[in-house]
Amino acid sequence: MATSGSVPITPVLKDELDIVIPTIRNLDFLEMWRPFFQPYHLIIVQDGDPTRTINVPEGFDYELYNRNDINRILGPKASCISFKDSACRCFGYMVSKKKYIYTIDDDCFVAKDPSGKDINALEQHIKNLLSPSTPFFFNTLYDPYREGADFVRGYPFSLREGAKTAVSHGLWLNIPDYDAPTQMVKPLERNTRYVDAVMTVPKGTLFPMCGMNLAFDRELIGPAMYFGLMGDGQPIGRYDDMWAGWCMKVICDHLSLGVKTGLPYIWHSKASNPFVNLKKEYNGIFWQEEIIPFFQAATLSKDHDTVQKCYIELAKQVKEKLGKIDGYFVKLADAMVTWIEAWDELNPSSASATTATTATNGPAKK
Ligand SMILES: O=c1ccn([C@@H]2O[C@H](COP(=O)(O)OP(=O)(O)O[C@H]3O[C@@H](CO)[C@H](O)[C@H]3O)[C@@H](O)[C@H]2O)c(=O)[nH]1
Ligand SMILES: [Mn+2]
Repeated sequence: MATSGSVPITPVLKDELDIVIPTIRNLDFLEMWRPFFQPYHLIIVQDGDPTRTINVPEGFDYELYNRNDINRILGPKASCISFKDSACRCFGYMVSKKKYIYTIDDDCFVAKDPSGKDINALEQHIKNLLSPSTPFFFNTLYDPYREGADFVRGYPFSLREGAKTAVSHGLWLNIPDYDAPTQMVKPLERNTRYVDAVMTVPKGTLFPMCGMNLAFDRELIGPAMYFGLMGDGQPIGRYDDMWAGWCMKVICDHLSLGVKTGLPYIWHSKASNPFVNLKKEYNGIFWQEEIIPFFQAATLSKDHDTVQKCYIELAKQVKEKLGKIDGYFVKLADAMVTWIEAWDELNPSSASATTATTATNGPAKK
């Protein structure tokens, strides 16, 4: 435990944040994260064969769920949780009772910044989440709330309080999160570029959300963080985080919440097999050319002031508009509704919350 002089420093949000890890491998990577993660509670979602024993390194406080646990807890609603895809991680978001979530893959390690110092990714995500976002007007000096930065000349003072931050999207050194075709063309490419910046993704702009190094405010946006129907028995895989990111961003824009991307970096160590990945991603590569225009055009009713209401409305639109592409989207739309039902069953207080999760400030709604 870190101390300042003789007084131990309590890690920030120690009792308000869960770390969610999906795994089909092992948890040896936690040894490297121990200095940063040990004070926090872990929620481990074991994918694949539930009879396998996953060893959790000594000294970590955790709960572990395998497929049998998911089926036991959710009953028939377990059908909305993917099997044999990292999408299973969203079960961890649902069972958590904390305000914040950090999710990280089991092949992600502590990276070093240009000075050679170990990066405490969790600490940076917490800073990102606890400071406002600027979705309504772009600040060219990046994060204005960062030490040593500010709003630049011409930035409207009426917008300088910013919006609540719902999501903090971190990046990766070494193996970049490329799709299979890009991985196949550039098998040896490594990301060595450390960009020292955090930016808000502007309102009205979508982005490809990667689940590898991601944190969010579960109370602000948790019900929108459904990672979809992927993997076993599904015609698509490895679009789990992308789907969640597109749904989440449309809802954040509607509720005037902010999404940041940039720091922190982690060191991504394993390149998954591009040929296996191509099979999983194949439909997604074609479908996304129609999915993205759908999300770009999606509008939500003005009176929909909670994430659940927005998400159910989005599910209806997915069924109507994307169901024409492939029957999969009809199934996915139904699973989106099942997810919200399961979420509200496990989180009754959030279900009854009728107050809007709108920002405290930002431009008046049109
Ligand atoms: O069937 C599975 C496969 C994997 N996992 C766990 O999920 C994460 C990510 O797995 P992996 O590192 O093999 O995949 P990447 O290609 O590096 O990851 C990118 O694709 C996204 C997956 O959709 C992921 O978020 C991106 O970073 C690991 O923890 C595996 O153990 C699983 O649970 N089930
Ligand atoms: Mn990986």
